[in-house]
Amino acid sequence: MSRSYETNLSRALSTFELVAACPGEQRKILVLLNPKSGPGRGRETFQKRIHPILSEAERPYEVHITKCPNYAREFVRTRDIYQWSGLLMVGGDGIVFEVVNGLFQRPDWEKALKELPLGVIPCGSGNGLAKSIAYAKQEPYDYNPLLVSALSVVKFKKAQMDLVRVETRSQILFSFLSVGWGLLADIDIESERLRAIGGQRFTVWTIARLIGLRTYKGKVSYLPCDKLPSVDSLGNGKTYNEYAKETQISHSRSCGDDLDRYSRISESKSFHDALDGDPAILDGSFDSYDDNEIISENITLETEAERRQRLDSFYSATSAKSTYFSTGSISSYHSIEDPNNGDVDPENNSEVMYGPSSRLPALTSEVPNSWTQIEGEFIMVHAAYQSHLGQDYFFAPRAKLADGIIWLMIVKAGITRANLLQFLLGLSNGTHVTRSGVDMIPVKAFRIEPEGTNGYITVDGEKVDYGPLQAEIFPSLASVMSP
Ligand SMILES: Nc1ncnc2c1ncn2[C@@H]1O[C@H](COP(=O)(O)OP(=O)(O)OP(=O)(O)O)[C@@H](O)[C@H]1O
Repeated sequence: MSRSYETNLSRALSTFELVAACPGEQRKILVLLNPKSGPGRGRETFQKRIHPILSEAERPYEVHITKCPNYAREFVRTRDIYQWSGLLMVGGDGIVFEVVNGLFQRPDWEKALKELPLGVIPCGSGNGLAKSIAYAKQEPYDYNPLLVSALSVVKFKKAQMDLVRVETRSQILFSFLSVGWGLLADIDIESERLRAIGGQRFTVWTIARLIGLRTYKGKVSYLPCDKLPSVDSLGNGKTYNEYAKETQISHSRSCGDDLDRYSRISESKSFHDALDGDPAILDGSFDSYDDNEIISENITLETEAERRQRLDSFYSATSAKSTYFSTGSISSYHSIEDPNNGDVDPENNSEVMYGPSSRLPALTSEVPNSWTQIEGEFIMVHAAYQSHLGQDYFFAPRAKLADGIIWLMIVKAGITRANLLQFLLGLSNGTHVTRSGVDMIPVKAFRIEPEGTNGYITVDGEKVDYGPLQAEIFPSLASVMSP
């Protein structure tokens, strides 16, 4: 992590040469950009910092700006995604979560996950995945997160990543980062009101919650890992296919079977509302937005379908127009879905989740005897499968992208405030795991059963129903763009 910026830049430049010398993949990368991520500077950041790099490296892309929550999810669920070579999210972990779950709403989820690597340009307030990918590849992320992440897109190597299937009373979800109950989940959700201050919101709210500490009653059960791989071999997890063969994992279509015992999942209206909206918006104009000066200009250009010659300069700050025409191949912008483009099936049931079948008992049944059960009062229970839950949250120091392990952290009530403070301070460098009163257990699956109705449970930082939840890991199910 101590490599210099110069070294990094020279590597970046040699990467460009490498890519230019080996044209390889000609399909565009799909860029889904959330203009509301973090402090809301995603468009500007992409234009000024990422576009020049992709352009210089001759990586063609096509940008679609998300218009509302669930836009990205519906987009990947309904479009012919194989016209693109990969899915790049510009935003935080929330937009990645949408895309991952949108892919699992497709009957061809397995092909989609296999063929399309996921990438992320960190513009959110958390950015746990971007940091975890960089950490796994020993890239100096903290010095220049955007450059490191852009290099992953330029290099376009595929690294496998575990996913976790999460089941609540009303939903099936696929998670790439974490499940939380208690202190950290509370901080994640309650600090939303401070979104404008970016990543600092977590620090501010952590202090607030430490003062007003809460405890939660309930039961936590888990299936421990049989044996923990040695530190050296942790990165060499089995592929999903090997794992599936061994454990006879089958494809599942989840909706209407187990979940029908619970409430129905409501379809998001907002996406359809957007599509049904003002025709002026449908034709790609951004007039309804206050903050789209940067992109609107380029949409006009894109609809002209011009082809322009390669730019001579790396980046001309005075020419916002020219920066959007990349080398030889065109990079383009779209505000919303073009109804004539793609294979959207309006009859498709958006409530259906596909994916590998669960190997766990029903959420309403007892857990098997081989599981460990703990009943009592907790400060927090938090499961993570990536090293970082945010740029400054080195939560699971031994986690690898694809090791087939869920790291389950349990902090029971009774921990002293001094220890809890040390725990929270240690989150930034990973020393929190050594605190007394803190258990970090490698598991394959777990179940959380909270008592009462007040509290938050999060999956990848997103709030889900407060109630029983169980989760299991599927090794190497997805792939990410890596440097
Ligand atoms: N145009 C939009 N307007 C409002 N919300 C949006 C829009 N596009 C996407 N969203 C929602 O914004 C949420 C947060 O996005 P994202 O994760 O990109 O940023 P963040 O929350 O700041 O970062 P992090 O998740 O890392 O904390 C997503 O869950 C998504 O549903």
